[in-house]
Amino acid sequence: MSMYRASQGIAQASNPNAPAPIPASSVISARGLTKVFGSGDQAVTAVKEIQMDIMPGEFLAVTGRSGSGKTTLLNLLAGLDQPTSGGVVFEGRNLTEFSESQLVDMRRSRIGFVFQSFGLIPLLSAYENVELPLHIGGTRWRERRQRAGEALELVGLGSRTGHRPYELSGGEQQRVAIARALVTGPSVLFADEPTGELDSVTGISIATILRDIARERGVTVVTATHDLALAGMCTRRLEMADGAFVER
Ligand SMILES: Nc1ncnc2c1ncn2[C@@H]1O[C@H](COP(=O)(O)OP(=O)(O)OP(=O)(O)O)[C@@H](O)[C@H]1O
Repeated sequence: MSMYRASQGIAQASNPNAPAPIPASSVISARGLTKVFGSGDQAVTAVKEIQMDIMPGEFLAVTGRSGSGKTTLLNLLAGLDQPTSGGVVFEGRNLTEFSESQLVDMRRSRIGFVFQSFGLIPLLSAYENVELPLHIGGTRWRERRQRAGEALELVGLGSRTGHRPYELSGGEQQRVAIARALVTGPSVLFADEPTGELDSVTGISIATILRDIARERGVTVVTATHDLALAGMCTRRLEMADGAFVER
């Protein structure tokens, strides 16, 4: 499929079926984004012809019932999964044109991911979990220490950094996971049900951290959630049903 930058809007004016131009300032845009799992009778269209533009510093909630396509959409936007048709433009570059190693580089440096189940490594301390992405990326020890320390401070975990995950509460573990996702300095943080395993009070504290990361640090935060308190704190909410956005 073809993608149009804002400067090419003229192409759209002459062809009403052309995809809408992509705003020059968008951090992520999708046009005609579609994902079908399986084939024949078994085919499931998890994401259907999605068009969206996400602007820098947005705190965006994608809501919808179980099975509506939220996780699939996040995975496509993050380049973790390949669309069946359509495409994603990330920071001005079409992901379908990326090689596998370029995708790995992009995911390592430009994107952070936070999951419902935290995903920390049990044998590593909070600090070691956070510095791991820098270790993998070959960052030197002194810089690793500084950046991991800053990321842990940012999520309010300046102390307790020597503790292992099982010695931390669920909320603290999710803070460690957020610090780990931010330590490489990504432009976008994806959070898939980040409060799903937390009580409501702890969930609000995690939602507040995510909001502040977007508001104060300009990181774009995209979350898929069932949590109405979290969705209510977002700057924009899009609801999905059967793989597409619906009016609320
Ligand atoms: N790898 C897969 N293979 C086959 N079908 C899949 C796969 N992943 C997702 N699906 C299907 O795609 C649809 C959308 O799933 P998805 O996980 O994106 O929904 P969701 O809104 O995130 O759900 P939940 O809120 O329960 O996490 C569902 O019908 C699901 O069964």
